[in-house]
Amino acid sequence: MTTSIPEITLNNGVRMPQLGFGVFQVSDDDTAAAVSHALAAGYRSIDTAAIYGNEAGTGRAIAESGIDREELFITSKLWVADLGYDATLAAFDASLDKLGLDYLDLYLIHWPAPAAGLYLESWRALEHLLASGKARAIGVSNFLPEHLQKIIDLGGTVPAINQIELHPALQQRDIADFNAAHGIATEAWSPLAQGAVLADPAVTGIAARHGVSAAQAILRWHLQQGRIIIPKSVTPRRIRENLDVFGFDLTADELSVIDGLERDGRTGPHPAEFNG
Ligand SMILES: NC(=O)C1=CN([C@@H]2O[C@H](COP(=O)(O)OP(=O)(O)OC[C@H]3O[C@@H](n4cnc5c(N)ncnc54)[C@H](OP(=O)(O)O)[C@@H]3O)[C@@H](O)[C@H]2O)C=CC1
Ligand SMILES: O=C(O)C(=O)[C@@H](O)[C@H](O)C(=O)CO
Repeated sequence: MTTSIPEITLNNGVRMPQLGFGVFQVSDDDTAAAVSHALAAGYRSIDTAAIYGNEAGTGRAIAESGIDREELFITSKLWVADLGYDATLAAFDASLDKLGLDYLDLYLIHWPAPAAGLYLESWRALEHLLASGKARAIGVSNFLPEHLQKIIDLGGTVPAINQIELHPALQQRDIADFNAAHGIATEAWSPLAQGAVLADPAVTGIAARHGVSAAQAILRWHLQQGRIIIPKSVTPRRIRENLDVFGFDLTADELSVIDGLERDGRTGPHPAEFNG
């Protein structure tokens, strides 16, 4: 298995593995086991969030791995209940404590929650965390171009990342194009659409031609378009399988076939409407 994971250089020069490991909907204890499997398999980037309730389990697996901190890339996210300048700083410290770390590689505002009108205040708090060195990079998640533009208009730090729902059934080309035009890396959450696209005959046909699984074919589709991806699994075989995606290339035609699976197939809330 090839486990050399390419890196993406973010807009502040920090380098991030293009493929990481997500832990949404995993209990704290199961997260510790899954992250341990992932680190042993070769993952070095872990995506958690305060709302997942598993930062402590993530931290235990990190501590027990014995892997040098500088080799790891740890992301967590600010939940909507903690938007606002002071609340953001307190929530960041709480996440750091649970993870047992003294800095994060990436800290994201989880949702813009536009009704609260507080994400610009939180962005200023993230800029403070960046300047203090407690976060190596800062970004956002689930931000639409209108929300990103408001941050850009502040004239300070441009988000390094916008982590958005993105998979064959919901490709969000308008947001990815806006991100790219402003030097913001696009990170795909639910890159496997939580399994919803794995049985599609177009995907299974492409996978069979390459002797790989449907999940591997979809992850390859993401990687060849330069996106950062964070597939989740609690199944050791799948954890290893999802990392084994660097030994084959999809053709341009195969990429187009998967592009053709767009169906506005959102699995999560719409960012314009979600306020926590
Ligand atoms: N910023 C945000 O708002 C959000 C961020 N995220 C982040 O993105 C990560 C990934 O998204 P997530 O929603 O978890 O969904 P994914 O698209 O990663 O899909 C996970 C599902 O696919 C299954 N699966 C994983 N690998 C395989 C495989 N090789 N073959 C077959 N099935 C497989 C898993 O099963 P099993 O575990 O049983 O093996 C699980 O049911 C999250 O864990 C989280 O870190 C997710 C949602 C929102
Ligand atoms: O998984 C995430 O990161 C999310 O933001 C959401 O899925 C969130 O946790 C949620 O459940 C929204 O209804």
